[in-house]
Amino acid sequence: MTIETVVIGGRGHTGSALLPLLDGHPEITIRAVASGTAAGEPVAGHVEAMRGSDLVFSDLRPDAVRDLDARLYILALPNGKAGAWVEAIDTHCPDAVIVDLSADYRFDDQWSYGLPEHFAPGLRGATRIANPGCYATGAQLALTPVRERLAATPVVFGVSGYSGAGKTPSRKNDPLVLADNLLPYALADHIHERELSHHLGRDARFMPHVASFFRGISLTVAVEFAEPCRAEVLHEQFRDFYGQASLVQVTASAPEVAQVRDSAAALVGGFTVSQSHPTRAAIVCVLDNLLKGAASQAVQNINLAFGLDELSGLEHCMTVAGRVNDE
Ligand SMILES: NC(=O)C1=CN([C@@H]2O[C@H](COP(=O)(O)OP(=O)(O)OC[C@H]3O[C@@H](n4cnc5c(N)ncnc54)[C@H](OP(=O)(O)O)[C@@H]3O)[C@@H](O)[C@H]2O)C=CC1
Ligand SMILES: CC(=O)N[C@@H](CCC(=O)OP(=O)(O)O)C(=O)O
Repeated sequence: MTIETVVIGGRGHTGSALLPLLDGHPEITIRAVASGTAAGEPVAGHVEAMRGSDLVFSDLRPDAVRDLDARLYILALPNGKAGAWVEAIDTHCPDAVIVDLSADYRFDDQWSYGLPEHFAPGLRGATRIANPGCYATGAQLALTPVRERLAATPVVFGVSGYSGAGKTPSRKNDPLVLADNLLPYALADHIHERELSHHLGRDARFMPHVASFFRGISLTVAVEFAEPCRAEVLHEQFRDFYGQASLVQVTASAPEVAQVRDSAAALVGGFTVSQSHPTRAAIVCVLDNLLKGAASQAVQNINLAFGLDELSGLEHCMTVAGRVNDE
């Protein structure tokens, strides 16, 4: 099986993380990579991990899909830009698979939501896949196993590396602004708060921040249970929940974002229960926003959509640094 693939928005941070994964995937052939501003330039000149590739960025418009004869389109465009491509693909090559990395279709029930650890059945054979947001991925990994026991709205405190803000210059990805600093932003009603609540199936609060490191996300989740709990019980419950999930590792100690840099795996752990209020607990999740939060999760979803082993093409980036002490 050769999956002829087109990447739209390949010059961006997520596109740049995705291209080497696709290039190394045993079943995928990259047919074209679209970039408006870098058209005509070699991909290898923008993506270090693609050195040796003879791919050149193309200036593609949506109606180009008529002649591309691709089986897979991956959209890595800013929010609000996927529609024209989806419309063209629906019209000219409706059988092709679309994986959209943006938020545009995450609330569309006609699309499969691409969090494989929770929604794999709907992803097998899917042709329209909405890849989750990076924060929303980690928050759901930390909350879904306990959502039935929550007695109050959970609160998620997140910190992202500045690659999360994309390449378009802003205060959120300006190293000078971020030096020795931490930027709180969108502390209510962030789209990931809505996405998390929608797919968790209950209300949740989310407060993002961006920091001066490039990649990675650390989430600390505060939960209130109906009944008192113990850290060891939580650990065991999460270990059982993710027992078959190769890319979600459960740790007793609090995982650290540096452990998952450049990894397709997420870590969930640090289960902490208040001594004075044993119905209160904290859970930590860390992941690489460009991999488990975007590109490698897209590859998991592509594998499921095409009936391949979910980890195909990801074997080389599944490890995490340091001890994962999962007794
Ligand atoms: N960064 C992250 O950690 C994550 C991002 N996402 C989502 O993935 C998508 C891509 O994010 P990211 O890679 O960070 O973004 P970047 O800003 O790094 O890249 C965006 C890409 O889209 C193209 N682009 C920019 N503006 C336009 C426009 N007006 N019309 C068409 N194309 C445009 C650019 O192409 P050109 O080369 O022509 O300039 C660029 O290649 C976004 O929807 C984002 O929300 C999802 C999960 C994690
Ligand atoms: C630091 C930073 O700006 N992060 C981005 C997360 C980007 C992302 O996950 O993409 P979606 O917008 O497609 O969900 C944000 O908060 O919007």
